Amino acid sequence: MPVNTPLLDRVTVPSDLRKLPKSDLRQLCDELRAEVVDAVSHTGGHLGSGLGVVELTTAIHYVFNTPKDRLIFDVGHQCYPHKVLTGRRDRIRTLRQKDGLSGFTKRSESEYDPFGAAHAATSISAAVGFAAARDLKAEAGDKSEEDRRVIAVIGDGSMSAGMAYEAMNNAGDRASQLTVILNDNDMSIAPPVGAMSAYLARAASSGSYQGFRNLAKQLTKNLPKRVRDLAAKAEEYGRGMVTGGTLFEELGFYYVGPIDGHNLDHLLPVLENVKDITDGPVLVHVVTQKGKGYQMAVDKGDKLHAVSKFDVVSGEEKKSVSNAPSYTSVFAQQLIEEARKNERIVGITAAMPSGTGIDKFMKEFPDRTFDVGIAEQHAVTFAAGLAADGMVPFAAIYSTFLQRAYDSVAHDVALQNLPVRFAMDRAGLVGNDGATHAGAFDTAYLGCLPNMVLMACGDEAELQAMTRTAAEFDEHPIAFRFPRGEGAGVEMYEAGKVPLLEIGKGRIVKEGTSVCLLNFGGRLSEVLKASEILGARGLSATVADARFAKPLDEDLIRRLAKEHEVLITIEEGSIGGFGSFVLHFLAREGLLDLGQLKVRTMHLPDRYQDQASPKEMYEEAGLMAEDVAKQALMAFGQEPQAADARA
Ligand SMILES: Cc1ncc(C[n+]2csc(CCOP(=O)(O)OP(=O)(O)O)c2C)c(N)n1
Ligand SMILES: CC(=O)[C@@H](O)[C@H](O)COP(=O)(O)O
Ligand SMILES: [Mg+2]
Repeated sequence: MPVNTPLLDRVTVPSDLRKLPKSDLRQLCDELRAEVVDAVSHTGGHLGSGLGVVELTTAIHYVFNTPKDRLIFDVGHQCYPHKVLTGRRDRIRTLRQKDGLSGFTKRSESEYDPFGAAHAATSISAAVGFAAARDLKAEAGDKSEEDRRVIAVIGDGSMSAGMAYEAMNNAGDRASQLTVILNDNDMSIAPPVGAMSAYLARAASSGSYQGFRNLAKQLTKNLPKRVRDLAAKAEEYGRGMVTGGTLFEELGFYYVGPIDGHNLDHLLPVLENVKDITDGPVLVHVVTQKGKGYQMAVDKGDKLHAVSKFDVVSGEEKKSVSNAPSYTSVFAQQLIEEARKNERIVGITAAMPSGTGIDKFMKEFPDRTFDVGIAEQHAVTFAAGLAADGMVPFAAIYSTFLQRAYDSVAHDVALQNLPVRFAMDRAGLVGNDGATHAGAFDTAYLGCLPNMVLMACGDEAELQAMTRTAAEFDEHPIAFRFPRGEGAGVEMYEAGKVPLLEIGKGRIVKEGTSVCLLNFGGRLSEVLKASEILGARGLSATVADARFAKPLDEDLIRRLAKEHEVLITIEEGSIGGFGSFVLHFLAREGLLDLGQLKVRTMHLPDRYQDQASPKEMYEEAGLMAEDVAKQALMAFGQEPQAADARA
């Protein structure tokens, strides 16, 4: 049902917005909120966070001169209202779809997106960079930008990430304009955790927030005159502001807040006043409600952080149904089985309890579960400490987010050979979250580390076995990767009958003679289909599942190389991964010298792939059954035929 938005229809870009009288902005926000709900009901995506910043986004674009003023969102999942107001309303129903709008801010998409996002806690660092660029250019005589303002919008959950403090520590030391808006909705994906969350909750709920009297007194001593004048005016708003932000003030910020992030009568004067503070950074603490204005979101535990397409009236999501269990649920269940046998097993998540399945583990083992917030570096070195003292830590971190902790993995875990277990969900292409969330690089970035053991499961039964193997393996750090979404629909092992894998040993899934398809990870079902296509063309294909990228099963690969004319490696990972390791081995063994073996490596393309469905992305990557079959046929000098494409 089309949304009736007479005011919003008059706004294409923020300069249109700024022509409206302030008295129209309340209605504008109501229309904007309705548009976001309707759009996401068609596309799916991140709903709750965007609904929580409708007023804030509108006020920022109304007060600041975007795009000249640089507005940088943290994570960027809350940017849908921003995209509607910045010339992208006509495409908002292509959000997260193939060839559509990204679900996050993206430089190449709009001049109103000066910095891309998706991984948390980058906004303040980037904002400090923009502010320093402005200042340096002005000092060098280019005054054209010296009145440009820089604004970062960061959530309370993202404020649990260490990088935010690195940035504030630096910002607080600079006499330069920078406005950091802390969007405090008292939610991460799950309820927020940690001391920082408690601190913000105290500031937002302290008595003086409800009262008001002490604003003038509290602000007088801390803020420039301009904001003090605000204090005098704020009386009429009847809503408290308190300088509860001692932490931020100690870091060199002026602190204003907390203020009601849905009340334009508060937001507008505060932003109008702080925007001209140029002798140091300002942190404006706004309190909002995640999911605001859509009751189904407000009522839901996760505030509809991420939704599938849904019916606006009923709120019912239209989720695809699958008979196979999700890889996440298989991992979680097996970890629980292992933890029942071994009380030293602990589960660790970095603010992703539901996404990693650790929430299920937490239900049975609350005392052995740690949600450390959006703090992957800490999560990994924390796990290293646990392992160093005899515990069995499972750090369940998405492949893409583990990138944030790479030095912790290399320096604290691998170099010290500590038996941390890394359960890397979302390995490979993830679909609608696009390039920022692709779990493309972990095989490369882990496989190069001495001491590291690295596995990838070909199906959900293999994931059961890898989880058990990781639980019982203490000699080295061990990582196993598995795809986002449902398994291949294979038969699972019964509880208690899950096999232990022999470290460094792969398996033959299907015997053949001419060509060997050597799989590592989640492409196995496609590789098996490819072997059928080749069979129909008279080519007998062996399908081998490597299971381990490190250590490689050298005996198996040596045999495969000697018994086949063509060897093709297939992986859901970047260049520099499994295929590279196999090539290194073959070269070192002299198995390429004879000139009898043709080798092809199939991996993700060496570029970033924009969002689409997982299938569309793998088709674009050339990692479907037809692609594998084509590689084999061409290696034999045969041309693929239309008949080779599966129905
Ligand atoms: C480095 C990193 N780890 C984990 C995530 C997954 N993630 C996306 S949004 C989010 C919660 C963010 O909370 P907050 O900043 O408060 O934003 P809100 O959703 O409340 O608006 C998390 C953990 C991420 N994007 N980046
Ligand atoms: C915005 C963000 O980073 C997370 O919400 C992420 O999109 C979750 O990914 P999954 O949907 O794969 O759990
Ligand atoms: Mg939040």
